[in-house]
Amino acid sequence: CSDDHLHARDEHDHSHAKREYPTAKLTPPSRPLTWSSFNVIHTTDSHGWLLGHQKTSFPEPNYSGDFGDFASFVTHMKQIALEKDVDLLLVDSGDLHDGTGLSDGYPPGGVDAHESNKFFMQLPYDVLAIGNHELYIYNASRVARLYKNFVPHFPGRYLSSNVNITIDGVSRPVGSRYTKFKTRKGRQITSLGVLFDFTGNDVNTTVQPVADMVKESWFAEAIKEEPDLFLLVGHMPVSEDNWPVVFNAVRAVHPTTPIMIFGGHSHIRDCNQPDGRSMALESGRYMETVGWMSADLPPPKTGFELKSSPESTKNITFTRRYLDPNRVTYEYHTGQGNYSFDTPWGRSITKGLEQLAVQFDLSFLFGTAPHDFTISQAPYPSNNSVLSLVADVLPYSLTVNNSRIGNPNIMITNSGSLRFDLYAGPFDKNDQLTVSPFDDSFLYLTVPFSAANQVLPALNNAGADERRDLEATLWARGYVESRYREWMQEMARRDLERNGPVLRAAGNLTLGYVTADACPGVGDDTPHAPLAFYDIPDFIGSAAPNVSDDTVIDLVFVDFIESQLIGILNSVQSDKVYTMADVLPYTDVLATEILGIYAQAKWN
Ligand SMILES: Nc1ccn([C@@H]2O[C@H](COP(=O)(O)O)[C@@H](O)[C@H]2O)c(=O)n1
Repeated sequence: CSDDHLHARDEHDHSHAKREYPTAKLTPPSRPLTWSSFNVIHTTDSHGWLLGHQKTSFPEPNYSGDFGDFASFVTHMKQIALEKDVDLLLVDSGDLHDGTGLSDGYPPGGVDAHESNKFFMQLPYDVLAIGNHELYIYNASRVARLYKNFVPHFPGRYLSSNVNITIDGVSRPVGSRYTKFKTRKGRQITSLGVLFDFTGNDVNTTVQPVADMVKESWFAEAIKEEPDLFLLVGHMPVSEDNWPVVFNAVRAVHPTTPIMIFGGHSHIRDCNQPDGRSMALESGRYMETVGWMSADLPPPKTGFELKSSPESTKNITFTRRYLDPNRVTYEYHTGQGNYSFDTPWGRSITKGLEQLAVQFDLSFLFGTAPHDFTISQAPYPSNNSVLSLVADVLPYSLTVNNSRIGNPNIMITNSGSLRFDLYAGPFDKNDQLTVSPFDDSFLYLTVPFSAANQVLPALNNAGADERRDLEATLWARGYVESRYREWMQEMARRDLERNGPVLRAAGNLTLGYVTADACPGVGDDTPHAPLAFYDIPDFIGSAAPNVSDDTVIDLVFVDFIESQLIGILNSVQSDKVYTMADVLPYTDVLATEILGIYAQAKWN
């Protein structure tokens, strides 16, 4: 991209009002996309990251494109598809909530992601699937709002094959169970929208296990007629989950019909090919990845084809690519320059997002972070670990104006509640919500120190069987961080094996994702060197007080882990069987507020 030098903006400009240009010189993509007769752009797990990643430390600038830039990209790509006379679809695999100030920074009385979803509604999505974050318990009205406002905007195309909502006492699909439609080129598509076996959903919603869903009569009816393509979209990882159940159910009826799967949830870049006429793609998280899949599909069926012509059984050529969403990527693949790239529509989306940031006061400054605190790029415990920071933050922020301040305590939270790194420099309301977006509350039990002190190690080191049970429970509630961490760990390990640091210096590569998946060729659109990786525990806690074993202390914990914690507490001692009835609220301060309270006191 010859005008890279244009892609610099004032790094000291802190407001959320100006972010048209990436913050640093970005590496352009390595090669053009492969267009085929059928092409799809895929987003997933966007979690409110619609203003792009705005920090200057790499890899953040790789993901600096905002949703307005993405809208302009989609417009240009649609035009290219027209010129090439091929199909191009846009699909999303869910999780629009929980992640940034745009989704979670709403004023009192608001509903999570209600405003940010309006920008999503402006994109021409062909199919969208529901995610687990659309269904969490703690904000019951969010799914009802989605049902009322968001779903009708995509008539028939918002899919929730196995997810129902109860409205006026009647249980019905949140969106549609499936959809059938024709593409511009006349291809007949049958599409499903599947959620993994999630159990952490609101009482007024139901999630049917995937294995039961494929036995439903509506499912048999939906897949009976052979389309040109089964487009299976869903919030479910493409590896190690239940896609094979859906795939096999379709294959049992249609042994050779092309199938595309677009998954999500584990936040990784991943791809596999279940057979020679299918491909499954997962496109990362937080608008750090835009996925691309193309397939050399035959022309639409006319009805006069021979049942088993060579054309209908031979392997299909698929390609996939993981794009870094930034303007350099977008301009490269659309053949646009920095001055021709923006469309009026894209600009208006960017402007609307900036106005929302102002309306939500997302630049409200709590303090200045002295250095970067990361989730897994620094060892835990260490000065640069955001987990260590939170272990210090909890006893400060939860005891401000709290009459229990005098009681000794241990405070525990799940590391998965920390969703993003905390970067050096201005720490504002948006940063607070990117790091800790869940409005979880804190509870406590009074417990003898000898027992309370065993809970954190027991949560982290439960024996193999207990651990398996715990992980199964956590997975069903949406816990997926271990999958992402394993992926990052593997990336760093491969890099070390290949003498990465030396190669990195020689190749002048910027930091970013380096994907190895099970599909042919290289998936990453832009080459990078991987980030350093250190493993972290699933649970973290504040320093134990210096008291005798029989001192009764406050065992404080985040409500999201209530049942696991009580189970573990009952396993480490036998003097008392603790139940939820023993649990009391500890403070009004929510998990979304702890970092701001600390920063205002310590980083000003
Ligand atoms: N109230 C909540 C809800 C979720 N979490 C954490 O998020 C994880 C699930 O998020 P995905 O994007 O991976 O679906 C879950 O495992 C928890 O770690 C939370 O802390 N509080």
